[in-house]
Amino acid sequence: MTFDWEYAASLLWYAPLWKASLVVVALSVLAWTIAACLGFFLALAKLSSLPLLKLPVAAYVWFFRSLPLLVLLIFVYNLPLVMPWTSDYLSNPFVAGLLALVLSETAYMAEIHRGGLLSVHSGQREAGKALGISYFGIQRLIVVPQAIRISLPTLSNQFITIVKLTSLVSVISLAEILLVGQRLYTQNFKVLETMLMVSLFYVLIVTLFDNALKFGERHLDVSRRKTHRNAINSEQLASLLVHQPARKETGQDTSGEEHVEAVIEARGINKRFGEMQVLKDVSLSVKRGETVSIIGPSGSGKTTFIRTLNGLEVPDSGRITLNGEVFFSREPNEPKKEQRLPRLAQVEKVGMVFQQFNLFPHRTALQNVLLGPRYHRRGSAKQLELEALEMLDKVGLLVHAHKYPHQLSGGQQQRVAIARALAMRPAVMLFDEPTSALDPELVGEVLKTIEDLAHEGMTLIIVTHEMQFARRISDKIVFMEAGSVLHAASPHETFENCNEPRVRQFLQEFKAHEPTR
Ligand SMILES: Nc1ncnc2c1ncn2[C@@H]1O[C@H](COP(=O)(O)OP(=O)(O)OP(=O)(O)O)[C@@H](O)[C@H]1O
Repeated sequence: MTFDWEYAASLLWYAPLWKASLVVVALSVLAWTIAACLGFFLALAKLSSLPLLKLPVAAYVWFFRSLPLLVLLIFVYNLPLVMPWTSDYLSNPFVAGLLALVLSETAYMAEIHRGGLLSVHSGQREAGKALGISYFGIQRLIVVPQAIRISLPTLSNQFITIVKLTSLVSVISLAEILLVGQRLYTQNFKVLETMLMVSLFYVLIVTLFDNALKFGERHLDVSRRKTHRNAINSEQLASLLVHQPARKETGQDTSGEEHVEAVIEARGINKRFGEMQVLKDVSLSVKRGETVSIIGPSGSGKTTFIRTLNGLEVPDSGRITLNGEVFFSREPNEPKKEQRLPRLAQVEKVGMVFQQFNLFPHRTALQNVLLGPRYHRRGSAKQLELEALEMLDKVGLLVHAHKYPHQLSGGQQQRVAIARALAMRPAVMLFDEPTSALDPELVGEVLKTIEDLAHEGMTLIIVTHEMQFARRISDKIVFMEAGSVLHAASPHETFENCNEPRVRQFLQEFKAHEPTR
């Protein structure tokens, strides 16, 4: 018996095979799209801290991943036997096949999305929170685009798996490629020739969609992007700004707040992580235009303290006011049942610059700066863009406006992060060790930017290990140790005249190592 090449080639023009290919494509695309969407919501639910959400999802994923698709297909197709009202839909093999595929694939997709969501660094969510963006806004604008980009290769791979799994739907008599082939070879016994062409049709579909999805992956991969748009220069920006209406200073002084001396005031802040009391009755008052540096040994609670000032950490007790308005308040013995989070509208007024920059990697420098003001609808699109460019100009990065974070140096990234916080027009700027993650040669440019802000009269609270810098620009130095404020005084009193032996010892140890900046 010889291989019948002529018969095999004739199947290329065999209309039922092309029709069956369309069925496979429709079934795969629908199953993949529906399962990818449902799986995303299941992944969010599984990552939630609410047992009522995560436990049923965990059970669903466990059950449908354990069940062979073939068993599920037969079960769904025969469901009308016990539930006759389903026969209107499930007696159609396409609908029954689609339902079985969606039920099974959603469980896999949920796990793929969960992996993608988990791989988005927590600093990304914190940067969104610090801009006063709501939970859903953070998901939509920051987490989901990054998670999808991470999980897209696995999602694409799952599409290929689905295309191949559609061949199982032949057991419920859906005229897909395999069933058409089977019908042919049971009549002519040319099994190998028919199966060769059946394989060819599958390979064709997979190749087509694989390339389309790879194109999508490449499109979403910002690391491959080049900066095509020309950046404008400072002169061009100045001429554009001339025609702009006067800016509304949203975060800073608002009418009626002139009398408030302290921009931000914290009283009796306590915070515990498990058994460890990290903040012990910490108080700090910062006046408008003041620069306060918080120094102290590692682990003394400096970062935790400034994170309470913009709601990234919720204190166990204490009171924080911002421009005279209560931002957070809880009495020491108040039960913790009720979750008391600072209001987003107030968080907006506190700018935060993180040690690790936390720029959004899928957005250009300009888009990073624009995100907060755009989200809060602080003006028209054109006006906001000009203001964002102005902020980038202020930190010396106007020419880099259309670059992605990975195309910038560490120092430049940190300056974009400063511009991003400034674009919200905050009443106070918090800096959490802004130069600790930088190479020594890049530290100077960031310190210079902060120093310029101090000279302009911006209210600043800086956690830093840069002693010379703190001494030069601060109005007040706060020394923290073991969760308490041990000393708070002017730089002169702190560096020249301090009576506190622990502070003197700490500064002496630093003097021996710190470079002059
Ligand atoms: N989320 C957390 N869960 C548990 N413990 C934490 C958490 N965050 C901080 N801590 C602990 O709280 C203490 C204070 O940490 P914090 O980061 O505020 O100190 P720091 O003074 O800023 O230190 P460094 O100068 O090294 O950054 C440390 O012992 C730290 O391990």
